[in-house]
Amino acid sequence: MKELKVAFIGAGSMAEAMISGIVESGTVKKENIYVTNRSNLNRRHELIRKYGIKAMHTEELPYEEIDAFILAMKPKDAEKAMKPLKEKIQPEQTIMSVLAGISNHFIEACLHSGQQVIRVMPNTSSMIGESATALSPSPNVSMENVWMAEELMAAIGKVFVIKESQMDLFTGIAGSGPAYFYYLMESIEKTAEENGMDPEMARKAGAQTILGAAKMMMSREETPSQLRENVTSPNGTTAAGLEALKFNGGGHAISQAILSAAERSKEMSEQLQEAILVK
Ligand SMILES: NC(=O)C1=CN([C@@H]2O[C@H](COP(=O)(O)OP(=O)(O)OC[C@H]3O[C@@H](n4cnc5c(N)ncnc54)[C@H](O)[C@@H]3O)[C@@H](O)[C@H]2O)C=CC1
Ligand SMILES: O=C(O)[C@@H]1CCC=N1
Repeated sequence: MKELKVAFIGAGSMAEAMISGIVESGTVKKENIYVTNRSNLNRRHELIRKYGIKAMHTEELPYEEIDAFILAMKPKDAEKAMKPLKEKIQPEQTIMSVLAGISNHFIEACLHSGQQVIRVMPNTSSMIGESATALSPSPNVSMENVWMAEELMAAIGKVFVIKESQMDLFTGIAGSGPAYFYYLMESIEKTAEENGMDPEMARKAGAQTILGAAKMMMSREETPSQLRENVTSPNGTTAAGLEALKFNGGGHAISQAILSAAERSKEMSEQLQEAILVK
């Protein structure tokens, strides 16, 4: 695994989060990690300096040496990025795509017949090895390549192998999910500040509370409902807080956030599918 050569096409925030997690874990040698973009030279220098990896213009990549390419551009740029890629790769080379709403079928259609394509949905907590990452291989992908992808993604957090039909929902829960918690924290800080508490302190206390609750859910046998009940004394403070949360649509808001993100992911796939049919 250490000898594996991995190339990120696209040098944005998701590529950096994954590179950081992989380099930190030592799963792949940093000199075997490549990242490319089309024009931003400063960004390439920044990534070389921070992680000791190789960064270059997309055309300069040693394509034949790469075992796994990770597509990490915006979904709108995918088709344009794959045209030159097709000419430079072989069907046996693995393509992992982190692009929201872009199906394995679409990627295969843009590349070679029989291309080894694996759809992946990480999140930005990859940066510290704490992503919740879904992985969904195309049916023709070899077991060796699925294992390779699982091992590589394990470097950035927990891995879940799922059916591609569940990818939109997984994106709504875990791909976009960190943003919901950051938004929650923004509300915590704002409330603390408006009521005279130091927002820095509120951030630390709030983050520790989220971390503690997450660790409880991952290490204890109790369900989230049981854990919630354990916090809630009859007629106490938590009961009052939860009542306000329910009255103000807290549960419904979370459910709607997940479903709207999933719907957007599905819509993005459909729009691309239509664009292919029009051509
Ligand atoms: N940001 C997030 O939390 C997550 C993002 N994703 C997916 O990751 C992908 C990238 O997202 P971000 O990093 O946030 O975007 P970003 O805009 O920060 O980065 C995109 C990068 O791709 C580069 N690029 C565009 N076309 C290219 C081409 N033809 N060849 C090489 N490089 C090219 C751009 O220069 C830029 O460096 C998206 O498809 C998104 O759906 C998936 C999971 C989570
Ligand atoms: O907002 C987006 O489209 C990307 C995909 C999941 C998280 N960020």
